Amino acid sequence: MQGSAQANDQLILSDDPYHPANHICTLCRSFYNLGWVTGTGGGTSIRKGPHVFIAPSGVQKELMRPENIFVLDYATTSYLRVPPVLKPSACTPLFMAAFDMGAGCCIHTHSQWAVLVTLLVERDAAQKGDKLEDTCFEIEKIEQIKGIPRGRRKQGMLGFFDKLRVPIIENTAHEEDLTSSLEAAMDRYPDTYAVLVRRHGVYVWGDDVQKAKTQAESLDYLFRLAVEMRTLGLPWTTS
Ligand SMILES: CSCCC(=O)C(=O)COP(=O)(O)O
Ligand SMILES: [Zn+2]
Repeated sequence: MQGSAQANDQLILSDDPYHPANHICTLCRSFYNLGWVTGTGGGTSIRKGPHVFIAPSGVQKELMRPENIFVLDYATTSYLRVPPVLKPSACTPLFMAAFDMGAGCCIHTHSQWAVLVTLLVERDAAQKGDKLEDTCFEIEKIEQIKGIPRGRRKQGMLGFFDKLRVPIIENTAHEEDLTSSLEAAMDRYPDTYAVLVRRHGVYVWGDDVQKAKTQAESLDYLFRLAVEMRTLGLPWTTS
């Protein structure tokens, strides 16, 4: 992908590898290698101070360059930098919902483990005759649960004996139409840092980039483990 000269380039040009415009590109390259953002799906957004940094829509996320990054003024939601030709990610309103919860970074993956977990929960609900609304992925007594914070309103991380719950919302034809159900899930589960999207993937956010990444990695580990536990006939919870 070629970069091009653009007004407000000072917002995205930096030698600092942790500048959000550089960091989004590095993260997306490593997420591509995890199978999280292949085929242009998924992405990452960072909020730093007054600015929100957003990737373009429909591009190969592992090939992005800092010049391709959009910059939004968080307070007014107006674009301060718009790379020519490109459109901002369709995930933008969902990332903004996470920033409204106080997040500093939001990661959206199309991980197959996340998708499979939503399918297993869907089948469990059908077998029990339960409605799909308000379904959650639940798991307990796995060490990696300690990689997830107790909640926005609470101190510290979940413990080994705590049950991790990740709400699941139904997919829509267009990514941006997920926003209201994502916000409703955030209201219903005020301590969650992630929402699964059935047959689609997961949104994970954190107070900063490092925390969002740790949480996304811990959750993906748990989703994969859960799928493999199911194939071995092992239960995710005991209660
Ligand atoms: C094959 S990807 C379909 C769109 C999607 O689910 C996604 O996460 C990517 O959206 P973007 O607009 O950032 O390309
Ligand atoms: Zn998506």
